[in-house]
Amino acid sequence: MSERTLFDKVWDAHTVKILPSGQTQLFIGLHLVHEVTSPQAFSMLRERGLKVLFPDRTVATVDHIVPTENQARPFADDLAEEMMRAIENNAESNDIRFYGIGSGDQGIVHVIAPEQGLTQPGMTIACGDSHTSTHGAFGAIAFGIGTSQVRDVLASQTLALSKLKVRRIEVNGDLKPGVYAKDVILHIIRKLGVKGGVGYAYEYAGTTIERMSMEERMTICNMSIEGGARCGYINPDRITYDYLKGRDFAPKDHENAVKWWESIKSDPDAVYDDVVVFDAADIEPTVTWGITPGQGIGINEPIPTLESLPESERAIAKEAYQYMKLTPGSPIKGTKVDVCFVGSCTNGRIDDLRIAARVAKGHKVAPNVKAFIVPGSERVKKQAEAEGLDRIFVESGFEWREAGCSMCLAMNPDKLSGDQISASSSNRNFKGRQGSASGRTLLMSPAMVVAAAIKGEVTDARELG
Ligand SMILES: CC(C)[C@H](C(=O)O)[C@@H](O)C(=O)O
Ligand code: SF4
Repeated sequence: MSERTLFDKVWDAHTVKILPSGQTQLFIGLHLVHEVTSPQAFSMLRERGLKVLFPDRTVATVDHIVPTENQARPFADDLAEEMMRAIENNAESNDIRFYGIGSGDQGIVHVIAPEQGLTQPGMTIACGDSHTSTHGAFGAIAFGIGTSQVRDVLASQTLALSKLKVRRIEVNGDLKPGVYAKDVILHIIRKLGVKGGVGYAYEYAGTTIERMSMEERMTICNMSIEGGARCGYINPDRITYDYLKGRDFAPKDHENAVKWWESIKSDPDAVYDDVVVFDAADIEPTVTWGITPGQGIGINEPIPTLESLPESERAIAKEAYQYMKLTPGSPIKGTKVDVCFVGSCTNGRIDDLRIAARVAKGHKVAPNVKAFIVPGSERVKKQAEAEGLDRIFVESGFEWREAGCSMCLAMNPDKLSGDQISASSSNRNFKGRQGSASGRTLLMSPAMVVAAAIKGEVTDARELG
């Protein structure tokens, strides 16, 4: 067989058996665990007298509830403290490697696994978290799962899953200056819709993607789930292998590993269920105006009017106009912002912070804007400080915080209040997402978030000077 996709090859290599239901029992190479979706799963395991089957394939950290300012224990929030204790105890009693606060390796689960070389091509990865699709950037098949599936993986290292169709999404050509991976994925989701990927794995390809760094590829794959796809991946190549070489958990015999990694790439004549092609030149710095990640527009476009939208998008647009209190037909540029947040598993890596610092340098955050930068992991924080990025941020008036999910979903003290508007480098703009029932989120790239912080309003970062 020479016409298989990476998805087919990895799926077949991990198939234990076909279940009577028709689903596949799939072996999971790496199970990532965080504090929010694991406590109940561990309890269910205990109730049945079971232990974690493969502790060596299980790695735990804390990210969602971690305060990014005052990390003293016990946490001020009792529920957060309880979750923290639960994961500490569960990790210890099951011999699971656990990266706690101050370990030097703690951080957002989707940031730490790649940076330690745990995420590798050809793997199956699962985590009780929807943005597990991030790991597909390495040519892994990575699924977000629910708590009962977390239990299943802890107990059996397998999952019952239905096979997906594969859509190849090609992006070709040069991106315009000031257009980043975040803009590419916001553009793709805008065009294909937030449900367009249901039933699919997304394979991202084309010259634009091939030229991207691992960090940019992670930004793309991270948001596959926001486009409805169950997972997203990019075929591994020299950029992937170079990134992995020498990392803590990467194979010691690099050359041999590369041979295996090369063999799992999609065949040149692989057959896809669907193919979509985009031209990089059509992509603008993109900002969301609504309440789904698909409601994005180029920085110089007006907020769409109802009449300009296809029938199928009108109901959600009406809901968005009402919630966002923005005027259809008026420009998004110039929209006043209250809070600016750079961070999250989409855009909280070292490259993102380098870009943010480059834009911030020599400027000051506008009065009345609260702006803060949250590194995705303790390692990212350390690296940023070694490069002096923290000083650039602080001199410009940004707060420099500890690692965690922070205001991406505000299960910690970082929250919007009232109907504040945030410019955010995260991945979800759902109603109430950032901690206030009427808080409003505009998704954009880190460069655009920093530009918004400086001007106090949505700005084209390229015009900042
Ligand atoms: C808390 C967790 C289960 C959730 C997820 O699954 O994605 C969170 O990470 C999010 O981004 O909404
Ligand atoms: S950073 Fe945001 S999207 Fe990522 S895991 Fe944390 S809460 Fe979820």
